[in-house]
Amino acid sequence: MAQPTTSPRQNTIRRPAERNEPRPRVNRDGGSSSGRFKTPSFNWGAALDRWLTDQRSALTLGMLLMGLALGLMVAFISYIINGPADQSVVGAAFSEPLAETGTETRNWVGLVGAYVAQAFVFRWFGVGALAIPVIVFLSGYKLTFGSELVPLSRATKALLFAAVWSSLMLGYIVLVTDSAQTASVWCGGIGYEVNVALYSLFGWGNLAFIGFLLFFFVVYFFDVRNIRLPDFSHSTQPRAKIRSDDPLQTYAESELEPEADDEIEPDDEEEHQPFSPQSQPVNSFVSDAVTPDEQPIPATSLPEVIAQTTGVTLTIKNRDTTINNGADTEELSAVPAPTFEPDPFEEDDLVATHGLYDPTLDLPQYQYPLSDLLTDYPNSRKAQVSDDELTANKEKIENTLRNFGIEIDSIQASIGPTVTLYEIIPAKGVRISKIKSLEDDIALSLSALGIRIIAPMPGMGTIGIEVPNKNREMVSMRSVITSDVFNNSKFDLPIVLGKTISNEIYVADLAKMPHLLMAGATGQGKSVGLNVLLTSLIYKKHPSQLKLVLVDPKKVELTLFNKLERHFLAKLPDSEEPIITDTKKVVNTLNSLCIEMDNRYNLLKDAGCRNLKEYNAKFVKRRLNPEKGHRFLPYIVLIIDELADLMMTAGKEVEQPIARLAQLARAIGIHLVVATQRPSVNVITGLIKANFPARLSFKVTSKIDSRTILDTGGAEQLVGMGDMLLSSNSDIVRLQCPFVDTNEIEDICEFVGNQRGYDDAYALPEFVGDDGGQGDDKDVDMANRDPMFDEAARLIVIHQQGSTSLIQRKLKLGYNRAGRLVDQLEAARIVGAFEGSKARDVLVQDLQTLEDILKRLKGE
Ligand SMILES: Nc1ncnc2c1ncn2[C@@H]1O[C@H](COP(=O)(O)OP(=O)(O)OP(=O)(O)O)[C@@H](O)[C@H]1O
Repeated sequence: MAQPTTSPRQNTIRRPAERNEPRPRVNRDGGSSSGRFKTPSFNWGAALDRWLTDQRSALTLGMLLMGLALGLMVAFISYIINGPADQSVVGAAFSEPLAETGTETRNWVGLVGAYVAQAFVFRWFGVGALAIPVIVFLSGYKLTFGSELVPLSRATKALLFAAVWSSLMLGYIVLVTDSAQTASVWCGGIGYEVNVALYSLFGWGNLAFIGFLLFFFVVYFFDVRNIRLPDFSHSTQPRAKIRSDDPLQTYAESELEPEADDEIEPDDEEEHQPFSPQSQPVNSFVSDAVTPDEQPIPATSLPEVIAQTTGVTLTIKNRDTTINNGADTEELSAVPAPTFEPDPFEEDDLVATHGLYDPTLDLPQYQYPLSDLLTDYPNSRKAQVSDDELTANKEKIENTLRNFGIEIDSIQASIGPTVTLYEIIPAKGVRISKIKSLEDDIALSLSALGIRIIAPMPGMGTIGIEVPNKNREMVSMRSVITSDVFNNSKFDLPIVLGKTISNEIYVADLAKMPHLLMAGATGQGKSVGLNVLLTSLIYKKHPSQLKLVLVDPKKVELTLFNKLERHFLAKLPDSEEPIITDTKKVVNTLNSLCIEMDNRYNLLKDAGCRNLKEYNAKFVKRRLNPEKGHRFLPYIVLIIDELADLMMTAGKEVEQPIARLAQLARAIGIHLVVATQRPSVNVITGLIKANFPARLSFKVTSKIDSRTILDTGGAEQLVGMGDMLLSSNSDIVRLQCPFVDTNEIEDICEFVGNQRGYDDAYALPEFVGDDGGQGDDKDVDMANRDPMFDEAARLIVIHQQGSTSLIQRKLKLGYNRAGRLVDQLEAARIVGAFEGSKARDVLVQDLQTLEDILKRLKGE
């Protein structure tokens, strides 16, 4: 729902102190890093975070831990073998000279090894202590290589349990066999002492206790919920058998071999697949056999999927929830989802074994940018409107209206960051249409720049007059990024657009907008607005969840974001630069996004999902098989800074893919933000406009421009510097855009860019444009060959020269016709593909072969 632009009606002037000022959230534990606040004292946690984020420190620490693990393992094994001999040496370590005791120790890692091993092995866990170096090694591996050999947290839990449990079990055996003198090194102090204590209480019952402990662990660790007894009934229904030792066992096999019982065993081997960035954890999913993909999926065609998704967005539009502030709204649809229920045992088994799929593990150490990268403008929150100013404006409004014969009942002011809204209730009998018709005269009489009259206020029966404040408040990016509204927002793509007239922080969901058109004359805050939008997304999203395609024909506005290449940016496979500035590349990129869209629709169709959210949720629950091409789909946000340039140089070539994406891409997580300085009808064409329901306008130069972008006047009355109007679902809200400086953007990009990223930018699908040759084949209609085709072919073969100009000259044809003929010759494989300035290869060597080809073509 759009933000209220009014406050409760009273004939009063509200002071800033009464306003609902948002308070910054102080979050010291870093649960959401975007909410962290700089404290005056040195922040050790943040310093450590930063140190660890530095790839060099992670690598050093990782190698150190792996070395340490190796040392510990050698020391422990050596202690288990030579332990008794070393016990007295360790005991004497601090009473005798170190040099002497050191030479006497038998441990392979010397006195230190003996000392540490004595603690871990002899005093605590016995042989179970061997689990400790394994944990240390796995942690070191993760830090060094940025991926997990096995899921670290689960492995740590299992290994710690194994250490304690084996100590208890062996302790029991040592106790009952009375072999403490010789074998206590096996169980360690913990296992032995606990058993001694429990034995006095339970006697043989100890074993039951230890057994129960194991049962308890297995139930919780593997999420076992029931124990199935063998089914002795003569059911003909075969059951799937999933075995840990044969992960590739197929459904088909299990159907051929009906099993009487279900064996659901965790498959630990599957966990050994390293998880490399941008790769999918193929082995952590079941094979074709046990994937739900084998379940019958109701046939859903691509148009149906699109129709269903269109249903989703239409519902949102009508529900007036495109823009929302604070409350999260679910995407709902009246269209029933195709049913797709996999076998719950398989799903449970996979999730129990591997946990839910976590895309952020692509870059497990990624740190969200901290709020202290943003500048704190201490004065930015101060109220800027004095009592005198308020009273003077109020009187001026009353007098002006009276001059036009309009009496008013009450007037109420709400002070916003840039303008103050005076809300007027006209006296009985005054028709609002009269005020509306006098709009320009009233504005003139009030003689202030940037007055906007809203008559009537939507849904209110009052009239709003917005008067700019003499001293405006600057809304800093930091103040909005640290606000609760933004931090607690559960939106998919939250963007903080600024402050409303009633000083509320306005957060919208780009995913629900679902695309945004931005306009504004030069110097009115468009670039800052785009930076604000990008900053919001970067503060809230992990690189695995969001990819940005940045198009910057002006070549200077978005260059700072270059540093995010290996984290957030997406580009065509063959392009060097992640930020697209060249028009030809823009066309290719837009078409590539259309291919990505089609690919994503196919994946959704295959998975039986209606939109990206459902699809990713299913993937996270490991119900989609990566071996069948399924992958976690990040949101893609395409930003075009300056559409006018592109429309002038490429026209339809950019208009069509933009319109296509805008029409269809919302459901598959591709969202467009298109900005322009020139909101004229030849830039913002009807086709583009119709597909961008959410539009944002900074100050424009004329009422016509305002109408082009917002369908109504008003944007020409704005006061600049980030003062803007947001139109969505025919609601118009005036907002003050936050300010973020290029230095701040630079710091944020540096902070993110210095962290370990993917190997390369996110690769968009390849698109072969007109000059690539392949695209031309499609357009060549061989059934309608040029009447001169045969002649041209003979000419080419006789001269063994594949050139258009040869055909032009010899056959006396125009360039276009000769070009078409060459295209047809290429399609018939008589000449080769276009190779720039070189003549094309002639693929047919003699006339006889050519005549055969011509005959064949005629026979078709
Ligand atoms: N939200 C804001 N708060 C305060 N000042 C702002 C804000 N937005 C912009 N400004 C001021 O306006 C100047 C111009 O802004 P910006 O560069 O975003 O304009 P622009 O519309 O992108 O211009 P162009 O199209 O020529 O690039 C900024 O340098 C800044 O001083």
